[in-house]
Amino acid sequence: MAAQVIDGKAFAAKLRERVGRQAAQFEQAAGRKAGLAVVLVGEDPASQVYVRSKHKATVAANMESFEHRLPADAGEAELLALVERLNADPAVDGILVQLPLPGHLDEQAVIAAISPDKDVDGFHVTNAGRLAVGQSGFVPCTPLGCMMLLTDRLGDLSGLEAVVIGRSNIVGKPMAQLLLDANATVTIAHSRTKDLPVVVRRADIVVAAVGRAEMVKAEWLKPQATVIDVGINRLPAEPGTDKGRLVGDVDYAGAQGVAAAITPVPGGVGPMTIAVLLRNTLVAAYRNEALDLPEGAL
Ligand SMILES: Nc1nc(=O)c2c([nH]1)NC[C@@H]1CN(c3ccc(C(=O)N[C@@H](CCC(=O)O)C(=O)O)cc3)C=[N+]21
Repeated sequence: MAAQVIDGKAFAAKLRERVGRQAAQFEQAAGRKAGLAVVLVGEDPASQVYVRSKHKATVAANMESFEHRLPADAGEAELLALVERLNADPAVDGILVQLPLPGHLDEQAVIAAISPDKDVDGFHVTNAGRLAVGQSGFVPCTPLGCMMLLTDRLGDLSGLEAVVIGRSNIVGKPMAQLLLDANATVTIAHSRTKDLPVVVRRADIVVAAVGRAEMVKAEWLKPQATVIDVGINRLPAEPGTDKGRLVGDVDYAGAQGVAAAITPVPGGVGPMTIAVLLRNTLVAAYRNEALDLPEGAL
């Protein structure tokens, strides 16, 4: 039987709609809209596409979007000064500096400059630390979106075997912590893991976040596993076409014959990332105004 497709795009649309309604309530209560500032340095085409779709989604969810573009050769002092201004601006609830930054800029220094209470990406060490010790803070959007899909599908994750492939600060590590908080038994695997197929084979839940096209094979999966594919890889263009296909980190076609459920690429985890960003921004806005979040989980 073919695996069920986990429709992240539809789930994300519902979440954005809910956030939009609650953002309208926020505006009523606070007398202003919740605001998200996005900073883009340079002209990377993929980053420009992401920033544009974040802007559209923000406005559609009844929030204010502030876009700041700096030239590719902007200095670190200039970028840090902008972040400081946004930290101090009461109309800005969330700040996102689009990554990757051009090579001459120190990403860690820039993330460290963002006020942890406006760090809706959840990348600041303060928020990483809060997640690690179980305090409330901002959780990175992609892993939080993955958790929403998993709990929607499986309910209680207690005692399930979860294998996270990838150990980045942005996805792998926070993903593992969220699964652990949900009482899963968690293994973090990575490029140096010995016998990766055997490790993956014990997983009831596989989260693939390595950034290697179709690396996880169908034969590695435990029958009826739930597979969350975080990878977004563009294959080389076929002759006569200008763009290659987007694929995940999992051999999707093969996995469909083994897994119980799997997220597609595109249309799986990607859309959740932006929806959770809006959710985090609204949470930041309520906190910044010291207002209670309305009933009904976001
Ligand atoms: N500070 C920062 N925060 C980020 O959250 C951040 C970032 N920098 N830099 C780049 C990555 C990437 N990212 C994605 C968001 C949405 C989709 C998404 O919606 N993808 C769609 C469309 C894919 C397509 O057609 O290109 C999908 O998977 O269906 C993908 C990737 C956020 N990022």
